[in-house]
Amino acid sequence: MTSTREDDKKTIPDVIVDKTRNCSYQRLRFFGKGGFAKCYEIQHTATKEVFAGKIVPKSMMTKASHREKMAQEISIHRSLCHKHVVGFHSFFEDSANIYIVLELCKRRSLMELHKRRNAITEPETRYFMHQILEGVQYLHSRRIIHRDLKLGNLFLDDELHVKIGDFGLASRIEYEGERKQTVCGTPNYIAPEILTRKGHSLEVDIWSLGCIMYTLLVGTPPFETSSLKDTYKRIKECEYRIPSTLRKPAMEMIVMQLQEEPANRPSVTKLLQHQFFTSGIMPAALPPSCLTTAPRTDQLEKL
Ligand SMILES: CC[C@@H]1C(=O)N(C)c2cncnc2N1C1CCCC1
Repeated sequence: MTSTREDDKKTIPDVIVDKTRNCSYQRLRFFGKGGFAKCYEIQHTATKEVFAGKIVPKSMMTKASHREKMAQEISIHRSLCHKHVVGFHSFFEDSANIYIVLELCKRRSLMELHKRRNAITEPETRYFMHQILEGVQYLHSRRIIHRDLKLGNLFLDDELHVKIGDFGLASRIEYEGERKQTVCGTPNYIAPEILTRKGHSLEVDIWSLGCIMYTLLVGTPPFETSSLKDTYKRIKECEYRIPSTLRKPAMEMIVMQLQEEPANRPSVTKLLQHQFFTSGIMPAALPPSCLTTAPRTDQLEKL
């Protein structure tokens, strides 16, 4: 069902033309907004292949800082190629918009799964965390900090494979030992060293991974409060609680990732070797039913 959004009819055409590559796309389903962008399913006219189109009106790119951030996102994302990173197909512009053509993730993201399921099972968490860690291992091996790892940026394709996306806050480490001073934007699972401006690096992604693993297993984020100020206070004090219902390997792995001191957090490679992944069932695949209902215990054995 294509959107009947009148305002889009003016600025975003039904047929999007990429003049440089001499090809066009049919604008299909509206997916939603992502920052300045309006996101649509788009279909390549010649090959019929479908993609996710991120469309940013140039009228939104008024400040040089916005253009530079967009250029940085494109520069980093287009340099990546990994099974657990959202595929970057192409980007182009016309008089009205900038278009980014990305891999289509039909099952949306872990955010939608979390909203539907709340806490998921340990085997499901092993399945998702292992893929997320492999994707982050690839980013870190290329000296890239994602800086905004969160459920909404962990997309799912038709086979429920995880694809890390949205490099809007990502940054490259230019030299060995570099500590970044600022982030332009507000990461969701923000690490304490960013809040206290102590300088930060790859370890901020490990902190976010700890928040993601906690949220998947417990059903709520570790530092959530009713106000952002209080949440930031608890992050800076590293104040969180792990329910005793969690089994030991999962609890230990979360505690390792949520170390206040960045140097005390393990690398992604270390996390991939953690006993959590061998202390129970690691499903080779998950059925689409996992998006809506918990697998029954006896079914778990089969997972
Ligand atoms: C196109 C933006 C974003 C995205 O980055 N990908 C890869 C994606 C891929 N497939 C579906 N949706 C995607 N999204 C959604 C659209 C609305 C909010 C985030």
